[in-house]
Amino acid sequence: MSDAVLRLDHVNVVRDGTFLLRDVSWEVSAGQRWVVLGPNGAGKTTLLQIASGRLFPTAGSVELFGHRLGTVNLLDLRYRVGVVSPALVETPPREERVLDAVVTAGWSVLGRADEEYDQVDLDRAATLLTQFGCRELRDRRFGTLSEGERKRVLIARSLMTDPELLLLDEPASGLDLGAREALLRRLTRFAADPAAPVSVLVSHHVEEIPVGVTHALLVRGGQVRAAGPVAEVLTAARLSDCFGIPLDVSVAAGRYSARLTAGPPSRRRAVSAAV
Ligand SMILES: Nc1ncnc2c1ncn2[C@@H]1O[C@H](COP(=O)(O)OP(=O)(O)OP(=O)(O)O)[C@@H](O)[C@H]1O
Repeated sequence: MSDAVLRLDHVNVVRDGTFLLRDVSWEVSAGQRWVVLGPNGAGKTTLLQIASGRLFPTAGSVELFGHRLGTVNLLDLRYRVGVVSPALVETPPREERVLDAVVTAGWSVLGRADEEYDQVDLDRAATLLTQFGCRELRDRRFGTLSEGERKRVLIARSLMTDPELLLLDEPASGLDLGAREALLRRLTRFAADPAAPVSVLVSHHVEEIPVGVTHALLVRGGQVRAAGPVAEVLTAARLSDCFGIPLDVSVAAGRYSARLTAGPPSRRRAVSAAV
C-alpha cells in the first residue's frame, strides 16, 4: 500500500483561460520534508490551495491521506492539514491573548469567546509555544508581537490539531536576519523530530530552507521543472532553469545559498538586462 500523504495526478488549474497549474504530478510521502521553490507567479500558492483541500483542480485528481478530493467530506480532511499562510488562512484578532490564539485552533475558531478549554488543550498550546521559543509571550496580545514572534506563534497554532501534513507558506519572508535565523533553527529542530508531521515549505529563496529538508519541487509558469531528493534538485543548473537566470549555488552545513553567476562583463550585462 502507498504511504502517500498527498498525491497530485496530472493536475490543471485554469482561471479565465490561464493555466495557473499545468499537468502537475507530485507525491509527498510519510517522513518527508519538502521545499517548493519558484519565482513570483510560478503557482506556489495555488499548489498550497490544492494541497490543503481549499481548491479543486480543473482537471486531474488530488488525493489527501489516500482519499480522493471530491469523494469525501473536505472538512474532515482539512482538519488533518496544518496551514501557515496569510493567503490561505485568517490570522487571530490583534486583541487575542497569545495562548488563546493557539488553543482556539483546536476548535477551528479565531478569537476566544467564553468557551472553556480542557487543561490538556491549554497544556498542549503552552508546550507548542515553548517549542517555538514563545513561552514568555503567552499572555501578550497577538497584535503587539513582532513579525518574527507572530510567525512562530502561527506555526504553534497550526500544530494545535496535531496535523499529519503541515503547509508553510514563506515562513521567513519579511523577517530580519536574526529573526530568520531563529525561525530556521526552530524549523531545523522540528524537521529532525520523527514525530513531526510531513511538511511542505514554500519559499522564493534557497537561503530560507531549513536544514533537514529532504525533497524539493521547482515550479515555474505553473509547471513542475524538477522534483526529487533535495541534493539532486537544488543544483545550479536546475535552479537557473527555474528562476530564468544563471545562478551559482553553494551548500554549507546543510544550508543553501544562491547568487548570480559571476561571468564576463558582456554576459553580466546581458543577464541584468534580462532580469
Ligand atoms: N483568478 C485568477 N485569474 C487569472 N490568473 C490568476 C488568478 N489567480 C492567480 N492568477 C495568476 O496565477 C499565477 C500563479 O499565482 P500564485 O499566487 O499561485 O503564484 P505564486 O508562485 O504563489 O506567486 P508569488 O510567489 O508571487 O506569491 C500568477 O501569475 C497569478 O497572477
